[in-house]
Amino acid sequence: MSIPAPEHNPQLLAAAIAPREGVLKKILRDPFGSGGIVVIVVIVLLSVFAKLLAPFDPAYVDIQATNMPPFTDGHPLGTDASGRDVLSRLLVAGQLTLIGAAVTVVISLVIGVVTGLVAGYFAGPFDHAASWTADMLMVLPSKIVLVALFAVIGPNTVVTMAVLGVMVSPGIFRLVRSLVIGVKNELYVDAARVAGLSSRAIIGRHILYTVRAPIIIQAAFIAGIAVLIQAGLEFIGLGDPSTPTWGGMLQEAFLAMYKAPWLILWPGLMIGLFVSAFILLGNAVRDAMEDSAKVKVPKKDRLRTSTMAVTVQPGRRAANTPAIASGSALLVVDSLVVGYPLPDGELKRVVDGVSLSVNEGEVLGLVGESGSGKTQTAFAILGLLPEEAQIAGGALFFRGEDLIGMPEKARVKLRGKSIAYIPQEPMSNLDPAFRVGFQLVEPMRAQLGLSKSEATKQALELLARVGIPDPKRTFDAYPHQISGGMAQRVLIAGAISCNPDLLIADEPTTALDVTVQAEILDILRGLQKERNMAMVLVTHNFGVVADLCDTVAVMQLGRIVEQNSTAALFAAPVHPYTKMLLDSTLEGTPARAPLRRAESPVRVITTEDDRPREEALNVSRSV
Ligand SMILES: Nc1ncnc2c1ncn2[C@@H]1O[C@H](COP(=O)(O)OP(=O)(O)OP(=O)(O)O)[C@@H](O)[C@H]1O
Repeated sequence: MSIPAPEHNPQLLAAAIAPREGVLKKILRDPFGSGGIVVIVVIVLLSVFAKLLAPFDPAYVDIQATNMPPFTDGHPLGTDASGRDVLSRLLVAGQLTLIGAAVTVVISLVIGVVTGLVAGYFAGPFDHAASWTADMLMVLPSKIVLVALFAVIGPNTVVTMAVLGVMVSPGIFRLVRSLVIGVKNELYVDAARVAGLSSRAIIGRHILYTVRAPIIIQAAFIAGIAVLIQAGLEFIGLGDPSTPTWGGMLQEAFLAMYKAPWLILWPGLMIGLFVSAFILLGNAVRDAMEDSAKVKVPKKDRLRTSTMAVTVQPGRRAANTPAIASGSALLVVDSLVVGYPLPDGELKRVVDGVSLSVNEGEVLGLVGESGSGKTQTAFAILGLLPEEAQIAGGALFFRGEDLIGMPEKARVKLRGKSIAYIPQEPMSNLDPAFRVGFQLVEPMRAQLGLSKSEATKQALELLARVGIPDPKRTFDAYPHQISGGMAQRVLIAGAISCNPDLLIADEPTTALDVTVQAEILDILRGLQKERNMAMVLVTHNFGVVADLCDTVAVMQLGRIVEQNSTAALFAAPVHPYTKMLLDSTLEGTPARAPLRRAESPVRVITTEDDRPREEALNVSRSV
């Protein structure tokens, strides 16, 4: 492998080595972030100094003064059913909650991060064993395990929360493992290897640094969840009765709800505030880190960076983003399993352990014969699987965010805006009851908040961009009044209308005749380059792959049997199934029009970036 030294550019260099300061500043500037920090700091200080601040002994019982309302007889928050001071108990209860949350976070991070880094980086038997153990832990219902634990060890909050840490560590393990798989083949990691750094140093410096942001965010969420679970256990009577706890106070307040309803307010407020503060802080940290991860490169330099010479090694991802600006992959599919339940209760696995990653601006071809699971993989990424389908294993991450665990609302937003889709059957994807224009304008108004006239203007421009000769006429037409080729152009215009980062095109030319196919592929190629969009192109046509894709994954019976850069796969296919598919493509059908056109000397290699693709074309012709 050779990694040519990039030309020195003072501005790029400055951007790359600029100190990554300002994350804390950004968090503090975000009202939710600063609010979250203030709430957490105040609660921590109140809990740490609880003994000093508490106006009464929290255990002192005064049966003459039960269920007193706030501000009575020197009790700022009143007294409980045993006449104990509520404020004093509330302050002291915070200590155990903090300790419990800290234990859960530390244990889950230590286990999840260490195993995730090792499994993701080294793969092999450790990865198999760790993934299997994580799957086993994930299927255990954590709350039931904790209740059962109580029967064995009795009320011991620290041990209970440590066990919770073990139970949630598979979530961190999966996240870290997927992120590591996404970055471990980046060119800067290769460069570190070439420079002689040990694996430990590479993991500790390069990889951990890249994956730290999602880990910090996840830790904040785990702290919030730990507080909730601890309070829930205490509420059902599984807390330590010798110490005041927020969940225990909630339970006592619940029993006295009709006599002293205000008692519910205080522990409820503390739990709610603490959990919300962690979640808001987690979101603010994510926003701040995403922001600061973007290296600001002057516009005029962006073109130069993207055309920096990169030699693609067989088996490596053809990365066309510069190392200094790249982080983890845009899309990571990790050991995905999709199945359909059969009448005998078994699961028919139609996607069986698929792992992929797509970088920003990268085009991945997903190839395989009919029924191999390409569309099901694409649908799982899009969150469009039919109801009866089950995601039986694995994980999906888009920009480091867990797609499977994401609330449907967030998923829908993402799907409309950041991940777009072009389907196989253009006609059946346009509603016959509405004009084409309406179907383009409505999503743009909803997603981009444009006015009707602005959206109409943009829709007409997009129709022109996708090669529709009379955009106004098509805009006003009903779907039955346009051809299949036109309909596919309309769908492409719709898919790119919100400037997606990732476009999933599922056999976008299958339903079209050969001449239109070539034009549609030209449009897709042009748009991808213009916008530096990442693409997952589902196809069974290797000609299309050679023409458009940087990398290829070959699927057979729900599994990926071979994955490589396009150039390497065409030059030396390894798996017999890939060879068979390649042979049948080249023997069976005439080459597609762009391939034939590319044989003429008209096409000129303009950038280093085009090389792998051009090589692939040449190879495909020569095979
Ligand atoms: N709703 C469903 N219930 C049961 N099995 C299904 C369902 N939908 C798809 N499958 C099965 O999933 C498998 C994979 O289908 P998928 O559509 O992903 O294949 P594909 O590789 O995209 O093929 P094609 O190129 O024909 O679209 C097939 O065996 C199919 O029968």
